[in-house]
Amino acid sequence: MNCNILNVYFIMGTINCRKDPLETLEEALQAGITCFQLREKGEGSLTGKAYEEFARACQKMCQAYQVPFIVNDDVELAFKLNADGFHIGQEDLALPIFREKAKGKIVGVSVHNSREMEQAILNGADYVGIGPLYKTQSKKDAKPPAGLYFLKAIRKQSANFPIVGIGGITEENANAVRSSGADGVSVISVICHSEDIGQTVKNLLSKKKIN
Ligand SMILES: C=C1C=NC(C(F)(F)F)=NC1=N
Ligand SMILES: [Mg+2]
Repeated sequence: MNCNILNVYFIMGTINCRKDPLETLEEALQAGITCFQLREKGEGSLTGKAYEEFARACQKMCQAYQVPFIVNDDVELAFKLNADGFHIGQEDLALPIFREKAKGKIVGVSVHNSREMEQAILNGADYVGIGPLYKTQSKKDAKPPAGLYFLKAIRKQSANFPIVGIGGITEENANAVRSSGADGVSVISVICHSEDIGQTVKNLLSKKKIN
């Protein structure tokens, strides 16, 4: 997996959006997000057929922009839609079962400590999400902010493994996240609540020329 896809990794569910979610996604794709994760979770989220239809609509849009379409938690749906990949947390189904079946899919895992990091790499994850780095408004059961310390420690432990930071990341702190060792930043609110999504994504994209 090319770690450049982690540069600006937009994560969204219908409840995160203030306007039409597909309009938000389209603007973000036009502005150049490098990866998208559908995270349909929390009070008032879509379920059943409506959820699947919405997922298909997001997937179609990502395909038009050749941006990877990742499904959070719902591995079954990821396979049903033949999504580009899925993202699971420690509490989700054990990855080893899927490693075989997940051939060719991008598999992401949330990690919060070095033991979970080692386990994720052993189980064959393609990237890990580290956070919450700062106070997040998007995840109700988030752990306390880990700050950049943990990100730096994990980067020391795994020099070249694809890592994306998550949790309260904004245009102001995105570069600090990168210089602490992340290959990219994943964001929900800063894009979903932006008055000018195009400008926000541009401000989030890595300034470094990607060689
Ligand atoms: C809880 C999460 C943690 N990290 C990530 C990602 F940024 F994709 F790695 N996604 C999640 N849904
Ligand atoms: Mg999860």
